[in-house]
Amino acid sequence: MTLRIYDTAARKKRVFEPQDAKRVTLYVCGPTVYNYAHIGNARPPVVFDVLRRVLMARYGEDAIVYARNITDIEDKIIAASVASGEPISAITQKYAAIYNADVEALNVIAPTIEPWATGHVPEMIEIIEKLIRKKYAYVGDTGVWFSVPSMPDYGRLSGRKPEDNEAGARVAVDEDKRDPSDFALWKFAKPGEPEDAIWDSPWGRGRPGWHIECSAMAAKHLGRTIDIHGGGVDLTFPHHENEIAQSECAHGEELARYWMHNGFLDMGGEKMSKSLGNVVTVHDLLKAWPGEVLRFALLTAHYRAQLDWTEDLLKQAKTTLDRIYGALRRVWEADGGEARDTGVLRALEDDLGTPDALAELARLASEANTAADLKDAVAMANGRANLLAAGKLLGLLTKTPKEWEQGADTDENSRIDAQVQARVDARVAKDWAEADRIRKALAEEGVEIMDGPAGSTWRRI
Ligand SMILES: Nc1ncnc2c1ncn2[C@@H]1O[C@H](COP(=O)(O)OP(=O)(O)OP(=O)(O)O)[C@@H](O)[C@H]1O
Ligand SMILES: [Zn+2]
Repeated sequence: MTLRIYDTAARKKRVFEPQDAKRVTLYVCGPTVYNYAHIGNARPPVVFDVLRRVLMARYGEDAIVYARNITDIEDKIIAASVASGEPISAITQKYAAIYNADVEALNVIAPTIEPWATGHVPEMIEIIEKLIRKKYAYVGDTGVWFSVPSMPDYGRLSGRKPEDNEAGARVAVDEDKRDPSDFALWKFAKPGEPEDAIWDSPWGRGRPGWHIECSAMAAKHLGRTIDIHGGGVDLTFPHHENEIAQSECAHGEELARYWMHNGFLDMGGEKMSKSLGNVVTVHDLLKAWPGEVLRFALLTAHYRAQLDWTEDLLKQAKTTLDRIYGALRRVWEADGGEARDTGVLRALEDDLGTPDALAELARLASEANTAADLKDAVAMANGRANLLAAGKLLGLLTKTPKEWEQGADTDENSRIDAQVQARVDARVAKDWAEADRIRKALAEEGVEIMDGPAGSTWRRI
């Protein structure tokens, strides 16, 4: 099977061919770290984690070099530091750690490289110098600007006109620009700005613009031309368009061979976003739901489609995962099976078709259940292997069925195990009243006993 992905730049699905099958490079724009991430912000790391897993399956785990940056200098971070009186690094370290813990709870594998913008200011200055030298950029009164009219094919990724840049929220509208569509590469420090937001440069003290951060980090860690560049669809314009302008005008080489963008996660009919205030943080969701349920819910829609975030979506994701883990429990002891080529990889290789892949996963669970009903040892072992292989590709089924159903092993669990055994003993002794009493007592504390051919077990509900 070939891997086909929808390339935003080509506006169609293309067969994916890396430059070098031994070193496949992927860059995804990471978070601006100044507060808790909402579940919409978690969609890119989860979607591109699935892509990474598919690439790992094709090219080998060590062949994938995945960079996801941390934007730790930006106007919003400075504003947060001024408002709270905390140093910038205290804010960024705190929220980067929370972000990484949040996405790890969603079974996202840590990126190979996590560059922080503030660690790459010399590289940014170098690119800006090159752009000035080649006359793609100029020094103004408030900063250094990229001259958009100097690049004839500006806008080819998004198909948007340079004039649209004027409305870009992240683009300052300043008097000293030669053209309204020009964007900032370097911003001179203004009086009163915190010292930890200021760097020296050949043009004056200040800080880099947001777009140049990614151009510098991608080139330094992955090379001038990367295989796949990804991010949320709102980054297509102006962020990615501006990354292309900076990198390609400076280097004279194509920045990325494939561009992938995830659609929005909506809540209440609108894009979940901090500015609208319709957000629910990953941090809060994790207090109520296992991370795997959040991940499953995120993958129910195709990554390019919009996804409505509702309580119902979460409940359905939980129920489906319970059923799949239940099937896995029934075949768990039958190890040594062989995974066959299921439809999961095939669905994912068609532009990350996660809805079809999840449907196939549910089908594999039914198959495992049938094998368990028939007590067919070989089919049970293969059923287990198929479920685990599919789970690995999707980043699901990372717990043992026991961990999923009972939680971490505690004294509490040993007490429940003992109660379940006492009920088994009561039933053997035909003491139905006692057996029933134990079942009801456990049910009252949210524990359901499950009787099966292999004996009795339990789960928290
Ligand atoms: N509702 C959403 N659905 C999907 N992706 C989103 C959503 N909101 C933000 N993103 C993505 O999250 C990533 C992190 O972006 P960033 O930290 O800059 O947040 P943001 O865009 O400022 O969020 P907000 O729009 O809430 O202010 C980006 O790739 C962005 O495209
Ligand atoms: Zn970026």
